[in-house]
Formats: sequence, C-alpha cells, structure tokens
Amino acid sequence: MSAKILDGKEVGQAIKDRCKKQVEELKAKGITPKLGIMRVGAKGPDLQYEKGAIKSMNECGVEVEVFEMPADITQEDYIKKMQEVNANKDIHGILAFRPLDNIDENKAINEVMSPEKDIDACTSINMGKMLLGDPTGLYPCTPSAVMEILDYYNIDVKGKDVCVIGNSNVVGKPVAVLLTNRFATIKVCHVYTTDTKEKCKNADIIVTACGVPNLVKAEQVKPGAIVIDVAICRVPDLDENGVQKTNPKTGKPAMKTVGDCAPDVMEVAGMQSPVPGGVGSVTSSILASNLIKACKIQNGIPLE
Ligand SMILES: Nc1nc(=O)c2c([nH]1)NC[C@@H]1CN(c3ccc(C(=O)N[C@@H](CCC(=O)O)C(=O)O)cc3)C=[N+]21
Repeated sequence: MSAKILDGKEVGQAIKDRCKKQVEELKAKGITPKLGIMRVGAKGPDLQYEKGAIKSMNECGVEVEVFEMPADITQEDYIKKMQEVNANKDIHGILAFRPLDNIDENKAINEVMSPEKDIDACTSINMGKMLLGDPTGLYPCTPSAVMEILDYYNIDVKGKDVCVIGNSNVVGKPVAVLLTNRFATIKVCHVYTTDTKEKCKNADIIVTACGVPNLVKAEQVKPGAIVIDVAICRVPDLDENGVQKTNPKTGKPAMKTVGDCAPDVMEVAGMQSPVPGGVGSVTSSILASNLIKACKIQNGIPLE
C-alpha cells in the first residue's frame, strides 16, 4: 500500500483562484493590495521563500516590494525601516523574514508592526487572537497551510489523536492551537519528550516540523495514519553509489529538498503531504490570502 498524496500544489492553486477573484473586486474599487518584504542580507531560506512569495503574488495580481537591508544592519536602523514601511499606506501587509541575528525581534517587529499589517502573525496580538479563535486575526501562514490541506481533503480532526513533533513558535505551537480549536486531541513532542516514537505510533494524524531528515521512520507510524510533513531540509542529492550528483545548470554539487519523513513512511501512511509539493507550496498562497484580508480590514471592507 502506498499513501494517497495530499497535493499542496492543487490546494495552493485553489486558494490562489479565490484570491484572484477578490483582487479583481478590490481593483474595481481602486485598491491594489501590496506586500512589503523585509529582508536582511541574503540567507538561503529567506531567498527561497521570497521567490515563492513573489510568484504567488504575481499570480494573484497583487504588488510586492522587497526592502533589502545589509546583513550587518543595526537594530536602530532596522526599526527605522520597519516604522517607515509600517506607515506606508500603499503597503497592506508586511512579511519580515526571521530569525533576525543580533536584532531583538520583540523590539523590532512585535512592538513596531501594526497587527493589521502583520500577515504572518509575528505580533502577540495576532498570536493571541489565534489562541482565542478570533476570526478578525491574521493567523500564521505555515500553520494555516496545514489546516487548508486538511480542509481541502475533507479530513475532520474532531476527536482525532494528533501528534505534533516540534514546538517552535512558527509551526509546532501554533499548529497545535489551530488543531485544538477544532477539538483534536494534541500531543506536542520536542527534544525533551520521552518516547516520541511511541506517542507517534498511537496517533491518527502526525504533523512534523523539525527540519531533521529521516526523523520520522515507518515503524513509528500507525498504518493508515495521516502524515503532514512541514519540514523543508536541503540535503546533498546522491546517486545510487552515494556520490553527490552535479547540478547540470550550475556545475556545483547538487542539492535536493526533503522533509522530516524517511522515504518508507509513504508505504505505511494512509495519506501524506510530500516534500517538496506539500505544505511549503501552500504557504505562499496563504500569504496572498492574508494580504487580501489585511487590505480589506484597512479599507473597512467586510470580510466574508
Ligand atoms: N517570518 C517568516 N515566516 C516564514 O515562513 C519564514 C521566514 N520568516 N524566514 C524564512 C523561512 C523559510 N521559509 C520557506 C518557505 C518556503 C520555501 C519553499 O521552498 N517553498 C517552495 C515550495 C516548497 C515545497 O513545495 O515544499 C515554493 O514556494 O515554491 C522555503 C523556505 C519560510 N520562512
């Protein structure tokens, strides 16, 4: 048996189709949603997300401006830039890449960004609204992407035992909150959890977000379980002899993207989101949908 693939590209496309219609309605009112991206330096994961985000925004018909700052920018200068972008009326949503090295994110993002522009839920206001299940809040993109995949495939989590692996502020914790708001029963595992494997084995649904290739093995997955792999890990791309391939375009050693799950998890799971082509490909569509929501809030347009 092989798991049914939960196709993130398909889910992302459905979200973008909804977004396109809403953008047309906004443009008819003379409003064009615009995203501001705050990037410090040129880190791989930031550039990877930026590329996907710009592509999604273009497909939905919204504008993007990237504010690139030097890798050694001071906290003071970063805060100045954040205040300026936040005050810019043409920009309806801000994506500030994290983590920020040597900059206090609480002072530079949480205390400066308006919650109405905080489309990736970096502020405590939006995190709090999510905890309360307040629909006026903007919820974080990747955890929302997990929920959108479950919804698209009509997976009802009510009363299901869910094992979340990873307790980060960006994925593990918020995804546990969104799932508990829908009455799933959640275990959140992390580095100090004893017997994560046994806890996993009893779960109807596993959500893993660690960034550790082969962390989740087939033997710890209940046959037929639903596995959502949120990790995006870059690893060397090896040939059948274990020798790293060469990228034909660049001539450099070839890399590939994998998740937390070992390849044979696919044989045991009932349904599984692949990497790439799973949660990661839904995240930037949610960013577009959050941007539109933010734009509506700022223009006093009712949310449907
Ligand atoms: N405030 C903040 N929020 C973030 O969500 C955030 C961040 N900062 N800093 C950087 C990391 C990294 N990250 C990625 C997202 C998508 C891909 C990615 O590769 N996406 C592919 C799809 C990959 C797949 O198909 O699985 C795409 O969009 O086409 C990579 C990396 C988000 N991050």
